[in-house]
Amino acid sequence: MAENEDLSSSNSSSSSSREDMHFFEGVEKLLEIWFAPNPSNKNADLRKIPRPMWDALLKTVRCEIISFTRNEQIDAYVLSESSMFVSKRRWILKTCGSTTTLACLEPLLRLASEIAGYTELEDLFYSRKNFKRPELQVSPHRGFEEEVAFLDSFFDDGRAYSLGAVNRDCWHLYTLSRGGGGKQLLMNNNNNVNHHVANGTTNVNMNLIESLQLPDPDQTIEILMTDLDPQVMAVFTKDVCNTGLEATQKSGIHKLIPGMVIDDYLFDPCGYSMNGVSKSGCYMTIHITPEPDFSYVSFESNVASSSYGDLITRVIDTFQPGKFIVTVFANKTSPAANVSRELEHLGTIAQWKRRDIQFSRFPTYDLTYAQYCKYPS
Ligand SMILES: C[S@+](CC[C@H](N)C(=O)[O-])C[C@H]1O[C@@H](n2cnc3c(N)ncnc32)[C@H](O)[C@@H]1O
Repeated sequence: MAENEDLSSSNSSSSSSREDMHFFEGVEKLLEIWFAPNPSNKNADLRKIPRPMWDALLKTVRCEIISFTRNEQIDAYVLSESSMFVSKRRWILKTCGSTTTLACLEPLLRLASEIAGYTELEDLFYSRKNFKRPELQVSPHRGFEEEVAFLDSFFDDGRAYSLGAVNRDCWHLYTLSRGGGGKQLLMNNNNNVNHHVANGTTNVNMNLIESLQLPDPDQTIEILMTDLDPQVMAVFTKDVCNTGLEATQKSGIHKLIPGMVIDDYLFDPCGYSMNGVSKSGCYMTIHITPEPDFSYVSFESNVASSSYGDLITRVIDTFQPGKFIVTVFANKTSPAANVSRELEHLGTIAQWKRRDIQFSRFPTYDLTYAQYCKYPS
């Protein structure tokens, strides 16, 4: 499939007339990798990878670390272009602009094996919204086809999907969705059975130890917003705020998910990034490109919930987008396992009307994609 992206803004005559105009691609490329537990190395841990090695890896992506926070569960890095989160066996890299996210795949797999002690991937998710100006991206990100071919050169079982209207707002996903890992539950309590048979009592120890592989609960919600209210966006400029903290509090970002320790950064003259981490290992991350001609805000979290309606409402009330995409991934053991039904019933959220909804079932995750526009628009 050819890269349609935002066709209205990618034709060559309009792009050449805009060559000199300031532009920043807020839309991120998001790569999430789960490594399979290593039975011969219980101490395997991605957080063993030292800082200079992350610095070198991020050079291949064309970004750098500008701030860092950690707790017992997760290391969270704010980058010059978005964020990186490192947990024991999950790694997340989210980068915007013209960064080359996938260029770090080979060095990452090498560091995971040589330093962290992981040799096998359990799952991989690479996703992004359509770019506003795809012609400004560099290889291997010059189109979803090129990204898929690049990933296919690493994996022989990857699958690529495009959800939404591919000639308008849409969202691309490449995944392995292999599953596995998690806790092994031994179901042996009821399997020592006394069988009473007609010719006497035979104590048959059936010794059936069934083992059932259940994954650890996991879920991710992303809300990708465009055409934002300029008055709200002004908060994320140095004209209005001096620091990240001031912008976090003035905008109400600190109230979106309670209990998060926030690491925030306000760029000069504008732009904002934050990571939040909780003691339980949850994260949230928000990135803001406030320039009126190409405003963009992304919100992402793995906070568990059986209902995301209130969180979505708080996020869109805070940022006032003209349009937004919401995606929810949830595996079978997640409290969010039935969120697809909730989103199906959310035809309107306050002043936002749903234009698209799609459901996908993968071997280990269910995915819901929905797109909303403010009305009247
Ligand atoms: C890195 S931030 C957040 C990016 C994020 N992916 C988003 O959601 O838009 C990007 C915003 O910061 C501004 N900015 C200012 N200085 C920057 C820098 N040195 N690197 C990247 N962005 C910078 C950009 O113009 C843009 O408005």
